[in-house]
Amino acid sequence: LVSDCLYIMTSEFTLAPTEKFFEENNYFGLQPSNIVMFEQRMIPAVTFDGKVILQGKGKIAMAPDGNGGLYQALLDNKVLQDMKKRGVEYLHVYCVDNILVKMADPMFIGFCVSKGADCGAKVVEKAYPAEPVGVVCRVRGVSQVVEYSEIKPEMTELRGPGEEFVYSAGNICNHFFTRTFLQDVTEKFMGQLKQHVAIKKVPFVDTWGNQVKPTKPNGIKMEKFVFDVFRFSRNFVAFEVVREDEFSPLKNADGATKDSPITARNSLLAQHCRWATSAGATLLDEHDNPLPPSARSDENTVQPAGSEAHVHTWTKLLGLEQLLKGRTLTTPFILDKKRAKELHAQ
Ligand SMILES: CC(=O)N[C@H]1[C@@H](OP(=O)(O)O)O[C@H](CO)[C@@H](O)[C@@H]1O
Repeated sequence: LVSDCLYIMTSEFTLAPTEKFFEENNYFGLQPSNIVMFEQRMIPAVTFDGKVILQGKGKIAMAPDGNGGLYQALLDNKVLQDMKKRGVEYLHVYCVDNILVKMADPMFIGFCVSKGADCGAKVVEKAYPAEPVGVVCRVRGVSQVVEYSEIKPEMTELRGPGEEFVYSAGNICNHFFTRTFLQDVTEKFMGQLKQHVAIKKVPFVDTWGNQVKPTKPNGIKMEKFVFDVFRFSRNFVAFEVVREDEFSPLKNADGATKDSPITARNSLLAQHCRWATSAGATLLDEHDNPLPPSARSDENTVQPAGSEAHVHTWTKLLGLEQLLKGRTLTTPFILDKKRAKELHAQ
């Protein structure tokens, strides 16, 4: 049973803008009553010697408690009760900064359910040793993620007999949980979730009351990590996916060479071109010339094994073949509901 229920955890800063964005976009076609937004907690930021930081006169600098604040927020907002009432048993939890995320991906959920897992993670092969992704691995037999900020650099460099990375399973912050596992976490394991240290620049007021924007890190934000519950799982599974189809993170502003709004848009566009081509369409540029292969693929990437089959499966799932097979389309081509109706009628 697939439910189109969307639970969105925001911070104090992002709740109102997120609500507004959904309202303005007509809830993207979902029932507003099926979208539940709730806030995570905020905790004080502290100096390196543990003192609270004043952000303004009489105002303590606060920061969200990390994506692992999810579990406390589920409790605070009675979200698990809501899920139970709606009959939601399986969850796909993901971080919002990956444009290629496949929400409630039936293949991932199906894989986890068929393995009887209570907890799972999608991974991609790490691209280079210092890539800022956590690695899914076992530490003394226990499945977990070791975060990029906490792994020793020499461990990231380790290679196996075929020159492959030993710690190669990059976490893309796409997790599967059963509702009962989350129930267990909130009832039994919350107290065991570690605090991690993030060293950050925290704006403050100095002793003379001047507002200071530090240029180098001056404080510590304590964060919990969403994947820290993996170690409580009784049956954890990892599901490797093709990076090009599933992971294009947005971490930097435009102008950066990677993981920016531009690279995210290009990744999505390239994916849609691959889907259309696989559905049997011929794509033309604005001068009616065939679209060059580079437009259909992220720069410098070799098509990894399994990619074609994956693209084909999604093309089928989305019903693109019926709409696009044998058609010649001039790009940019926007396939919305109205266009789909027209194509169906032709
Ligand atoms: C605590 C947490 O979830 N960290 C995640 C998360 O990192 P951030 O740099 O915090 O966005 O997203 C990465 C993938 O984009 C993943 O590799 C990493 O493990």
